[in-house]
Amino acid sequence: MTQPVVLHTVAEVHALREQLRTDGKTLACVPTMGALHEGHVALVSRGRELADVVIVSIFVNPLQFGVGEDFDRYPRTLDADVAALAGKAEYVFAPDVDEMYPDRVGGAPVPPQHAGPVGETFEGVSRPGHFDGMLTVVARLFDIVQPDVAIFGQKDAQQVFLVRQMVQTQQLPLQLEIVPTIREQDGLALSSRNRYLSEEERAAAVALPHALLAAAREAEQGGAAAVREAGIRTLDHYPLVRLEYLDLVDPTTFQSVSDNYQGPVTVVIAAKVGTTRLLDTENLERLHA
Ligand SMILES: Nc1ncnc2c1ncn2[C@@H]1O[C@H](COP(=O)(O)OP(=O)(O)OP(=O)(O)O)[C@@H](O)[C@H]1O
Ligand SMILES: CC(C)(CO)[C@@H](O)C(=O)[O-]
Ligand code: BAL
Repeated sequence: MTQPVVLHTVAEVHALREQLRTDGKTLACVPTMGALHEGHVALVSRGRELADVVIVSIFVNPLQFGVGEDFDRYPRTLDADVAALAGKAEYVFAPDVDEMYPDRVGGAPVPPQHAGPVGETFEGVSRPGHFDGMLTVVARLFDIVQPDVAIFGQKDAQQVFLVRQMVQTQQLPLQLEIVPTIREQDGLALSSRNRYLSEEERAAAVALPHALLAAAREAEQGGAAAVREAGIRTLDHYPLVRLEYLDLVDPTTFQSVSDNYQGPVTVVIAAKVGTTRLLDTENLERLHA
């Protein structure tokens, strides 16, 4: 199977974009930080359905990591990633930091993006500035790649909300496509950070999908408070897992819902298993009052 062509510079991507326009071909972009797994592959496959050509970006974005986070140890496996995309994507864009942020080497500044109040909740509490950094790199990528469609995973629900908000408020000319979470057999969401887990921690990490399942079961009859409580109580069975948050948000605002809320909710959970922070999420069709 043909391996994707790896582009390293903005100029190479611009040349590709021009060529595709001339050829009348559409382009799907899948932004990633690499260390690819089947979750990423699902995004790429969706891109293949929606556009003529797929480009996967692989860039560990320093702006979205805080002090003391895992920027330095984040897995960088470019060769394996390119091999994994053989026959699935035509291009990989793997820039270095100076290419993405040329101001660091005397070039033009990249406009910073601001996530606003939602960026300071949930993930933003543990990771201040994370979403500003994430949006800044996503906007930069969109500007470079000019995709017709960009594909993201539902697992990072707050990221999806904020990217959608940015696309809408700035009227960016692209379609956003969100792909459901791909899971291991026992329910754990695939994540590049799962590889940090010891055997014992990996077994305990199933607490996250179990909590979401308990919340979903409770939602068949209970209201928001009971659903939240059912999810949180599940974690009592997993002493290795330290909950950061489990909450129910209104998908249209990403605000916590009140106890008498009725309607669709997104359940969001983040927990530390050992030193590894994991996220998960589930959409529930409606809550009862
Ligand atoms: N299990 C999954 N199913 C579907 N999409 C996923 C899954 N995991 C990640 N993605 C999506 O892949 C894209 C790139 O994510 P990223 O490279 O950060 O991978 P990750 O596995 O989420 O890594 P991390 O462990 O750092 O959170 C994001 O849009 C993310 O939501
Ligand atoms: C969208 C993204 C690639 C931006 O760095 C990252 O936040 C991720 O991998 O989800
Ligand atoms: N998958 C979200 C990117 C991050 O954790 O920085």
